[in-house]
Amino acid sequence: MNPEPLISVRDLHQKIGRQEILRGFSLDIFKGETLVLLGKSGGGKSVFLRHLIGLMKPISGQIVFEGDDITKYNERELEPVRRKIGMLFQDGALFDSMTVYENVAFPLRERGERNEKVIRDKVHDALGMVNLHGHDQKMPVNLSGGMRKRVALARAIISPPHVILYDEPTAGLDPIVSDSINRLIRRLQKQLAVTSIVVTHDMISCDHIADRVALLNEGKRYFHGTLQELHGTQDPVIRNFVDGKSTDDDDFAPLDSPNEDN
Ligand SMILES: Nc1ncnc2c1ncn2[C@@H]1O[C@H](COP(=O)(O)OP(=O)(O)OP(=O)(O)O)[C@@H](O)[C@H]1O
Repeated sequence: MNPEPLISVRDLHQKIGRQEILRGFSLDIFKGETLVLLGKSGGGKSVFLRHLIGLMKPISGQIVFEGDDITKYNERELEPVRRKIGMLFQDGALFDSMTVYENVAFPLRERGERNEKVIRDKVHDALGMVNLHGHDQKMPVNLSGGMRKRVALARAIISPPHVILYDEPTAGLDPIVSDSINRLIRRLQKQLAVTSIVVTHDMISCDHIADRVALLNEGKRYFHGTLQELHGTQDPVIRNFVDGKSTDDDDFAPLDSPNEDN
């Protein structure tokens, strides 16, 4: 018998303007697993992540997190939920005017921690976990793309989260740096016993880190299974995605931001 899911997404619907982004998306995520979420560019994966931290409310549907439907929560009720979730944004979202140390310490100070020794020890531990000892006084502008991601990750785990959300953690990184980020995702899963949800287009990364994979297609869960099941299927939609093939529809898909004024 399956254990209770840590997060249960039930029949989520969302629209932006007239565009239906999620059309009854459902997904169970279990404690301690790394779930990789695949899907076409512009398909709604980042929008879905924003629902998980309460930055967007669905039109209908539920997100049950540790037994409670968080879609009904107000900002105050969401605060303790957000503390349990570390988010690695696509661009890292570091504060460029702050040192690495201050970036990583930021969530602690935000939550009212004033004891400098506690802050120093936690920042030290978090930077150690992402192999960034000795870089704490650098400014983000002086870091490589991979290092920026690792700083953002240190900030996301400064108070050990129950869940880490990764939005395209290897995008824009070379294969070697991507590999180090993949290893880090795996290592954190083990060290922190954390549940991870990773949005990516990177199939190498997916094969490296996934315990389970879901494919979001046309607003719905098209596939949910193990890597073995993903690679074993002959379903053409999944195969095109896994093998990186475009379809005629993709060639003629409307551009994201058509310049209608011209
Ligand atoms: N704030 C917003 N305002 C208007 N449209 C938005 C907004 N955020 C997302 N969208 C639209 O919602 C759709 C889904 O976007 P989303 O970023 O979730 O896709 P994605 O699957 O994460 O894509 P990618 O893999 O390219 O990052 C897109 O068509 C996007 O243009």
